[in-house]
Amino acid sequence: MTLTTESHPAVLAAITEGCAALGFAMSCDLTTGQLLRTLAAARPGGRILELGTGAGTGTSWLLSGMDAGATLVSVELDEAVAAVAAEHLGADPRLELVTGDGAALIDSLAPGSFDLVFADTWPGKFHHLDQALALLAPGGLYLIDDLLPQPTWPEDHASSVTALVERLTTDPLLHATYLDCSTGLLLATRLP
Ligand SMILES: C[S@@+](CC[C@H](N)C(=O)[O-])C[C@H]1O[C@@H](n2cnc3c(N)ncnc32)[C@H](O)[C@@H]1O
Repeated sequence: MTLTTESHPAVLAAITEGCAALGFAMSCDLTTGQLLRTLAAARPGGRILELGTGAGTGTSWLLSGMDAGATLVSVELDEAVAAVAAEHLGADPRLELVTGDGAALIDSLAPGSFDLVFADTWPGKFHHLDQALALLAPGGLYLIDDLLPQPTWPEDHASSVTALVERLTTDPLLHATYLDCSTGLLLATRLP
């Protein structure tokens, strides 16, 4: 299926150029981006958290789905890639970009205060998972990508991914669905 240019976030091409200039190849793909937009649009006035901004590709998809009352906090450790996101998205008043460790941000946030979390880095996936899940309000959504094997994975990473999927799909506080598409997605919702 082909998407028209107009259906992408307007700023995506510039962000993609910024990624190429930096050699940054960890941005989310088109399917995940579209899903992020859909999920954000399903939460009018929603409070959204992205763990791992990267250069802002996923952030731009989230913003393109959000209404005027929704807000997004996104955190990135690497200052160089964070600068690309800040350059292209930083003027959006709905967005708070944090440069720093996602684990510290998770620890600083109030439990139950987010309607959608896109966990796309180590904290919120492979550590600080319980703390990040506790940030979800009842009915809140938790999306993870990059669950399918990739050539860049460290040697022991596959077992960590298996444990993560097992943990999320057996949590009695969640309904979780593994989606065998894109880079391997898992979407969970926190039960009331
Ligand atoms: C998969 S990329 C994020 C891609 C982005 N969400 C997107 O959709 O385009 C993961 C990012 O997490 C960042 N990162 C690594 N460790 C981190 C940490 N402890 N806290 C915050 N960000 C971190 C990396 O620098 C990298 O940019």
